[in-house]
Amino acid sequence: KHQHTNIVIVGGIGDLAKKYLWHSALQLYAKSYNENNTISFYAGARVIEDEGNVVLNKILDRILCDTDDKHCHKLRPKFIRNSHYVMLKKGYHYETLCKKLSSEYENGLTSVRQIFYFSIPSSAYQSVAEFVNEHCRHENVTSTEIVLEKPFGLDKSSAKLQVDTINSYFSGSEVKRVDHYLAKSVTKQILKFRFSNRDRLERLLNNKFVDRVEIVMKERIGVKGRIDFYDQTGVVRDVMQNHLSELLALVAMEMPNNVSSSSHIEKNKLQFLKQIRPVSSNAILTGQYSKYLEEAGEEIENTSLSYLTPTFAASLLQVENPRWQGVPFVLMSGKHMDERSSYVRILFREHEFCVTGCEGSNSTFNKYPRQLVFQIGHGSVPSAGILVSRSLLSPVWPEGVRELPITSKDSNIHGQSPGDFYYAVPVHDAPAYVTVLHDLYHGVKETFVTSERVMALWDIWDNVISRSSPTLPSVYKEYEPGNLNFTVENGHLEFIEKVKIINFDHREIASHATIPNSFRNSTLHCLSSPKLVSSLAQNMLTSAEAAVKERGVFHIAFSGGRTPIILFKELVLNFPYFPWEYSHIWQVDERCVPHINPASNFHTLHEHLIKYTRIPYYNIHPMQVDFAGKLCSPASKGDQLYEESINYLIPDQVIDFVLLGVGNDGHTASLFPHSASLKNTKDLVAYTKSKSNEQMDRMSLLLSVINNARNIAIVVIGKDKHDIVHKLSTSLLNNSLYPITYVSANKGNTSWFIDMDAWLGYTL
Ligand SMILES: O=C1O[C@H](COP(=O)(O)O)[C@@H](O)[C@H](O)[C@H]1O
Repeated sequence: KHQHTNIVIVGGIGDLAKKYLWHSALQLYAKSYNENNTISFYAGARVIEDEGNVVLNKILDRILCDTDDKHCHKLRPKFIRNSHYVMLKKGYHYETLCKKLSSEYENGLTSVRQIFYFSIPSSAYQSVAEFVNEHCRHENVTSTEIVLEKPFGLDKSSAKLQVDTINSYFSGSEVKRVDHYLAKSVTKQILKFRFSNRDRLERLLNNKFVDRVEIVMKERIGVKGRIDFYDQTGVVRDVMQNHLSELLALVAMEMPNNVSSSSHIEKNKLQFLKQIRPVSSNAILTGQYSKYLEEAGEEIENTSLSYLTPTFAASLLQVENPRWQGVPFVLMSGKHMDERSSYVRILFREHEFCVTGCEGSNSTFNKYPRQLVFQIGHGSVPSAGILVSRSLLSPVWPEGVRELPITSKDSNIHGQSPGDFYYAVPVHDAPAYVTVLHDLYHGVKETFVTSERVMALWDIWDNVISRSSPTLPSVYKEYEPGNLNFTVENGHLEFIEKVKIINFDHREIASHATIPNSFRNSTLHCLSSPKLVSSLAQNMLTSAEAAVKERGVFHIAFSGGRTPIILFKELVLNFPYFPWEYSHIWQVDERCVPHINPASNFHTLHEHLIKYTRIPYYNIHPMQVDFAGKLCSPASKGDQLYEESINYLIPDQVIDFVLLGVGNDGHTASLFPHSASLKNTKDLVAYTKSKSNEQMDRMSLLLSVINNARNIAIVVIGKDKHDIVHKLSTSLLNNSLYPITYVSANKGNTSWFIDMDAWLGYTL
């Protein structure tokens, strides 16, 4: 039966696509296209067709076949004819494309498979997943898959949100998460090598014989040009939580019964990852190359996060199982290092004692270290491969590799002379992304990361990437980071040299100096919390006086929670002439509890503000959530009554001042992530729920009235809010993961009041 596959690269004219994906697409076409298996490619992006076509044609012009690959040369023109640009911005663009794709083949004669490769920022995953799910699941499409690139979240909680969001549209088998290190040709040989040598090697791979394992990725390049992205990740999130930890699992997990079965591999990997102890803060060292801050200053407006971004990290991982207990696994990665090299190096203990014949050149004694190295990329060997100390064992090479003599210019490879090693390289050394596309098309599952694995990997690292207790990176000199040498003792890592840490005072001054005036396209006030609260109170007074002067009345809606309490105190103590007698107090939201309950927002408002002010009681508008003990019962229509009061007293529905907060999960008012109320444009007030699948437990103003306000002030205070501030700094408008992204005054002013702790993630 004929199978046709449509591969849609969303973000198909962006960086990753330009650098790797189109080249890999051509290789895939050359290897896998035939009359019964046809493929078309689409580059989707937000620019109009004319512009997109020009860029795509330039990209396609530049991608070439290997000189001696005749078959590829022959198919290249056809590949280009089958690659198209398409504008993908709104839901209807997906609808049009997918209608066309599904109607091209007659039902029954051809099975139509579609793959959407998300080569876009992860903040856009949700909306694109929603469009694909809604518009692209046509009857005669036999399978729909989506492909995601990292970051798979920035920490455990954001990863969980990403996984849950994607799972709400696609099943596990429809989602492929790329870790290109799993597609490297030597990585692919790790389990095969262990299997071919299982009789001799497996009995050595344990705490009796292994001294330590080093998993290293050193790079010459820095991150100039992409500091904006790198400030959000740093080296731990960028490569250690994923690439290096995956390599660790491959070398140290229990051998699967069947090394070709992806389900066996996955089972053992997961089991192993769960046995790794979470990295503790004394088991990690971080560094930053000396030009980083200068580069950051040139590229981005707000460098307050840049001070904390590690471009180097070394960490100690410990495995809690009888096989590996006590063996140090040292993971290390850095930018602007002395060399480009990535490898897994297993060093064995000196456990043999020589009595006679120890000195001859053929003697295997005294040839230390004994080691097994999987050289994943570069380094001083001619090409990536497997190195085995001759004194360790004479290896049985698996089918996919061939033995070679080492012809290295270096006289020292991993501390030994080249002649001390057996050396073999993969027969097919395809670039990682060529393998990614190949494995995607041919359904090779183990190249991709399951959602369970994403979460298990975060369990190891979540602890040490928190910005709320940051470790200050040490400064190192580019290309000669000698001052980063460290010791590993009793579970601790320590630099040998006492290295210079970024100067704290300097940081304080610089971070003040670099705070921008705007946040999410609105005014930003960023000060220490007492000053911030005082400036917010002043801002409220100014708008109250203007309202009273112009209209004789001031309507203000307060949100609940703990944050407003310090504002209430400020108003009571330092603003005695606030025009309360002309003010109406409304609630932004309320919990479904009686007003006498301390959890009630009205209770807080009353106890900390109302009882100290001379406000006429008929100007106070508590949300009615309690009708004779029935809390938020839909029959009582408390939401509609509140809406009627607003309409009666504010006919144009324009509240003068709406004070909002932001929860750690991005909620605002009582509008929680993914709430259906975010899309309710017809009502002003509604019952809502704080947890999906549970009962209505809140009442809330809706966006229709919030965004209609004359002034909206969003207050964020405390270092525990730093993570959400950080996420919001890059999140797009109307991202239902973070309801606050829906807030923006239609005609009025929106201002953010963020205190320094929340901005920086630590207290100065
Ligand atoms: O995933 C990443 O990997 C690259 C290095 O990849 P390699 O295949 O050249 O070893 C790294 O530069 C980048 O920061 C990171 O996101």
